[in-house]
Amino acid sequence: MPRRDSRTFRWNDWSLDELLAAKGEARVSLVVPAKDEASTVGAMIESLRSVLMGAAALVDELVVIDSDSTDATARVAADAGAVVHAASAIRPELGSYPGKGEAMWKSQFVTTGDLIVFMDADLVEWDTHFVPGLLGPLLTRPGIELVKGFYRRPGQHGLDGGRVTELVARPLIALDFPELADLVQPLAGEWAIRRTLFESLSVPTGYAVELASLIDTARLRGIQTIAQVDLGRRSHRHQELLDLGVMATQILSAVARRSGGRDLESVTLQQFRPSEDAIASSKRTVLVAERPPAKEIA
Ligand SMILES: O=c1ccn([C@@H]2O[C@H](COP(=O)(O)OP(=O)(O)O)[C@@H](O)[C@H]2O)c(=O)[nH]1
Ligand SMILES: O=C(O)[C@@H](COP(=O)(O)O)O[C@H]1O[C@H](CO)[C@@H](O)[C@H](O)[C@H]1O
Repeated sequence: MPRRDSRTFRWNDWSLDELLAAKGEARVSLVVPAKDEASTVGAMIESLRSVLMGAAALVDELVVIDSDSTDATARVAADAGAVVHAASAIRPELGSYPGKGEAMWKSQFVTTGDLIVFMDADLVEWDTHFVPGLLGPLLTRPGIELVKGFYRRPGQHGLDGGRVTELVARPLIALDFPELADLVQPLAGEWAIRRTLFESLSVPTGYAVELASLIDTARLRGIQTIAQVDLGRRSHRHQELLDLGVMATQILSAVARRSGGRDLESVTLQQFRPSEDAIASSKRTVLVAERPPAKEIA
């Protein structure tokens, strides 16, 4: 467990009443980026709405950004009460990239919250307290600008979830960004940020959005503006290993860009799928483009 320093908290360090009192006039947007999550997004939206948007209106708007899902994600989310936008339909004049980061970057143009909370849409073990937990430091400590969730993550052999975290993100942090080393889950998809900060950040269009926002926030505002909250346990739908190769490529590209490397649009990733009698090779184009700070967009 990380030492209980001044920027590591637990979700129940605040009561809902304390947070509602601290919220005052501040507006909170809860943004859920989703691609092909029809099996989980409906239950999540229903729970979040009923607990956080009823009388105790900690959340002012609940928005799902759909990344051209091929399943019923958009309808299921809308039926559950979310406002749903197709990422590609937001500010179409700005073009459209696939990717989680693209959905999160575009969410800025269709939300109004002073505080933005992000949650993944594929959670199977989670709870609504994730949201007040993430908001706690932002509502009670003016010096905090970004809050990361952390949790125990059931994986294939116990609490060993987070393959890209352990094999890519943590080694990169150790090598180039030791100031981030105390963050237990640097890639957590549950996090919250002040809009005035997020709109100042360049946003990778793919899966590098989480690590890039930490690196850039530490540089722009100082490590002391980043906090983390123990949210308990969280498990999600796991991608296949080769698909995490795409995620790792995007994360490595974003870090290279921040370490003086090339600003690439895409990288060709060659992978192999062995079978008994052959080893099939496949090349996939991995997009590593980034979006400029939203505040620079007219
Ligand atoms: O192009 C994409 C890819 C992913 N996601 C969402 O981003 C979150 C995290 O993605 P994923 O579950 O694929 O990553 P993992 O949790 O396996 O790291 C999920 O809510 C996805 O539906 C998205 O909105 N657009
Ligand atoms: O932490 C990780 O290594 C990856 C993959 O997790 P698993 O190996 O499937 O448990 O999951 C995280 O990383 C993504 C990229 O930042 C985030 O989008 C996900 O929300 C987060 O679950």
